[in-house]
Amino acid sequence: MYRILVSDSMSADGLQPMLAAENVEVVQKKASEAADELHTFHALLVRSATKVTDELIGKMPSLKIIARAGVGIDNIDLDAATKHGVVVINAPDGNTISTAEHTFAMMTSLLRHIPQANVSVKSNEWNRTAYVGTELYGKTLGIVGLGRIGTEIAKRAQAFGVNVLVFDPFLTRDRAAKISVKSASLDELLEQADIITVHTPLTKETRGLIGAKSLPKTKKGVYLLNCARGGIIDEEAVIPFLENGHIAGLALDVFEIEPPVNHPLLKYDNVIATPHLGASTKEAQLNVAAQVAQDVLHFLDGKMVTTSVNLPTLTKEVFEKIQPFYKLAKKMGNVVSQCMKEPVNDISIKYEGSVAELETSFITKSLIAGFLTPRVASNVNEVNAGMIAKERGISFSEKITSNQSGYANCITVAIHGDQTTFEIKGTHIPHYGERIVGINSFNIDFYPSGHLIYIQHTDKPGVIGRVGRILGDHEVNIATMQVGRKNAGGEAIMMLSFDRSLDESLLTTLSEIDDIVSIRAIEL
Ligand SMILES: NC(=O)C1=CN([C@@H]2O[C@H](COP(=O)(O)OP(=O)(O)OC[C@H]3O[C@@H](n4cnc5c(N)ncnc54)[C@H](O)[C@@H]3O)[C@@H](O)[C@H]2O)C=CC1
Ligand SMILES: O=C(O)C(=O)COP(=O)(O)O
Repeated sequence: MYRILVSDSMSADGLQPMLAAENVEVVQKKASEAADELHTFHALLVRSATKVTDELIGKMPSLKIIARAGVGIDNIDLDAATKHGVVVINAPDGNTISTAEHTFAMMTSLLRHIPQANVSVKSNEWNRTAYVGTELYGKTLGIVGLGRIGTEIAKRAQAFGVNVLVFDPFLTRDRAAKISVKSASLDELLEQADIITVHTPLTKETRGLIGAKSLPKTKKGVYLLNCARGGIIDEEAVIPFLENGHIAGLALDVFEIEPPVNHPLLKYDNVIATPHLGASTKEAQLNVAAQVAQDVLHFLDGKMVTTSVNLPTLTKEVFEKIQPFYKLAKKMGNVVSQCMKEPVNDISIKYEGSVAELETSFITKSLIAGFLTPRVASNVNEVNAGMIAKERGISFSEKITSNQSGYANCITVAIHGDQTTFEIKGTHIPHYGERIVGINSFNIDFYPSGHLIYIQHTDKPGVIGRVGRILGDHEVNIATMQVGRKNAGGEAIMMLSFDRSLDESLLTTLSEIDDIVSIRAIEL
């Protein structure tokens, strides 16, 4: 008999298969109210309200699976779950339409002052002049993040006669063309959009993306919406722009801290808010509950789950053999993703030597997971990497070749983007570790770990010295430095590692050195 704790409110119809299943007992109550029986549960189902902390997981020694009936797993300590050997699954697309529709409802409400007018009429007022609105038709909507939800919003906006401009650094030209949207830089979007809506995950790149630096670039009278995650629009930075009338209206479904108690933004008439309702429809809740209920039952029955965010699907023995290579491959993917800031269409992987005899499909998925991790909202791992790459129009292939590299094992990856192709070569040397031994036909040899910078430059006297001097002047200690070149005086590269990450301003200073072509920070 398996015991399942459903800790947040979920659709009873969606949970029906689970409620009806034999060998399963479902308890519906808050985890905080089930203290004395936590140790008895094998599965935990949550939405965003229950905080699944290391401490909670620690109190649930029988737990095998945590299911998030929704997309964002910010409320689940994924590392803790993985550490405890607990599989985490989610329902990534069941609430897409609902969230897109809610965003649209917020957009029309914002432009037509519907929430304010509703309150006014209910207060026995009939003030038609105070609530003159703005049409959507003919306006430019800037969508930041064209994933599942962003795409659905673009489609709806087009039906309203709205021009759609998209900023998503990971959007390929093919995909943009398929959805008939215009791809733009962030600055172009800020300058041209009448309305800006954000649909990215909350990451270190997206936190405060719409904030003190970007707001002055927006049009006077801009409307802003955040139905993704609190913090993508900087809650403090918008205040002066609301005060001086630069922002005509702001709609928030999410907050940095939820619920937002006595939040300063709530006092503005032109700020409208909902209590994280994006996914709160009967349909979305049915979808997500049914999806996780089915998956949990499958999993408890010993079958594969389709949407795991942390589950490797190999036997322990096979997993141990491929472990060094999957770790290397994940880092290789991650290095390229950070070096190559452009949309990517295809990833081709070549295996040589001893690695070619292993389960390369898993290593390939690791590499793709490493590549996608800096670019997508959901957690990507070996289980879901292929599916997510496909969704994003990225094809991938692997090839086993005879040993041409001279290394006992070698993984070579060519990543084809809209503008360039990036090639990287890695090997694993027993008792020595993972090494990157080639980048774009340059021979190099470095350990892919920690805080790195990758510099492309011209092989001229003094370039390396100037880099060293600037770093020294800023009291930055170079831990390791590798250089590679093809011909004397030609193209060259440097890979430097540090004990801490470098700030943006220092990277800009370095990039201004003559003969430096490009510079990329890599965090592993
Ligand atoms: N309000 C609510 O109730 C709900 C909120 N959400 C949230 O909505 C957001 C979007 O969800 P999905 O569309 O399902 O995710 P998704 O993973 O399908 O799309 C995210 C998109 O953001 C893009 N992106 C990543 N970093 C970026 C950056 N620095 N700049 C611009 N674009 C970037 C990615 O390329 C991707 O296309 C997530 O934060 C999710 O948690 C999701 C469902 C309900
Ligand atoms: O799915 C998501 O990411 C959401 O934000 C929805 O959250 P909820 O399930 O409504 O608590």
